[in-house]
Amino acid sequence: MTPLIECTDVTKKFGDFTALSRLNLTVPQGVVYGYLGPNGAGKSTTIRMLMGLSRPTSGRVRVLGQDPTDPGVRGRIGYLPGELRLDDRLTIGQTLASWGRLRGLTDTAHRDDLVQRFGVDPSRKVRGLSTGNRRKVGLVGAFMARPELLILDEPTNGLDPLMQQVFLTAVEEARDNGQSVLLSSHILSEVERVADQVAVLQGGRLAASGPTKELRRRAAQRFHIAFAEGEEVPLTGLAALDGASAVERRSPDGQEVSLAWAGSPDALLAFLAGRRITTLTAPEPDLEEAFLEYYQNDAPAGRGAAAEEPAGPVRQGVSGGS
Ligand SMILES: Nc1ncnc2c1ncn2[C@@H]1O[C@H](COP(=O)(O)OP(=O)(O)OP(=O)(O)O)[C@@H](O)[C@H]1O
Repeated sequence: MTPLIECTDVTKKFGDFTALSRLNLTVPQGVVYGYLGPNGAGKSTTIRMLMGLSRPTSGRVRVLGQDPTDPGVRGRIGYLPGELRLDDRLTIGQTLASWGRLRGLTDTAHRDDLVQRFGVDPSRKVRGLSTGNRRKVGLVGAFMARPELLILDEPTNGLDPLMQQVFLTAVEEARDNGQSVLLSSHILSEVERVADQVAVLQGGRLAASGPTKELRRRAAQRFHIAFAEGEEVPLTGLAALDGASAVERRSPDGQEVSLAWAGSPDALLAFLAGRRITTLTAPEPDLEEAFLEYYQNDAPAGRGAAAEEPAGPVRQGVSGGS
């Protein structure tokens, strides 16, 4: 089966600056694909090439089996750009109607259902809408024609938690309906619930890619441990554990410790057994911490080595040894 999205050795330069370096990315049919990376990693640059809005400096991009600049390809994709431009003179209803006409949308029941679920008011003028409300209009527009492929650039940006849930449900329904979705984000937890696969981009290079569960399993975690009053805080012992790094005290009384942990926490739990602990929490690590730290652990030479190795993505797939 032809992949819906295929980037082969794609490099994108802006003058002397390399925004993407030899990117290889394959999105098969029927999956939700999370495209993760911190600000400036190159996500929007990739997405604009997938939409045929810019061309790679070198390499090959195929979307729905075609060159994305071929006529007809764009009309088959539900696209939410990172920065959505709307005609301020129109109402939301007029905006959606004009997009519908462009796509030849005749069945408006799904659109009306989305309008209701995302809580947008069709009679409201686009002028003055908040970032989140603009995003919601864009999402209704992207989903309403049930396109075979959705490409969504930072879709949850500006959405409150309730709307994030509405959005994630819409993504799940789209997948159940056989549609495929690529969505970018800089927050792992936002895409984790829905993404079957993820790719993590850093500095224009692929740092990791593979099934979400597998990446999650291998990602570094952060633990906060609060030791009971009077209990000795075993800072040195914790730091000596294989898997621990960045061990530090984090409370004024010194009883609470924070550490980063790579791999299964079994050894940490065994070490803590028998000590008096009041709380043990694992906050959401940011992307840098979750993926780049383990990448650095994997490759002792660190990111510098990756920079000197321009022959391909830093790391393709996560299942090949640790
Ligand atoms: N037209 C352009 N001219 C010059 N540099 C650009 C251009 N577009 C993007 N860049 C640069 O390329 C890099 C990648 O940008 P991109 O917008 O793709 O990142 P991103 O991962 O989408 O980040 P964000 O989450 O901040 O949108 C950045 O350093 C950005 O400044």
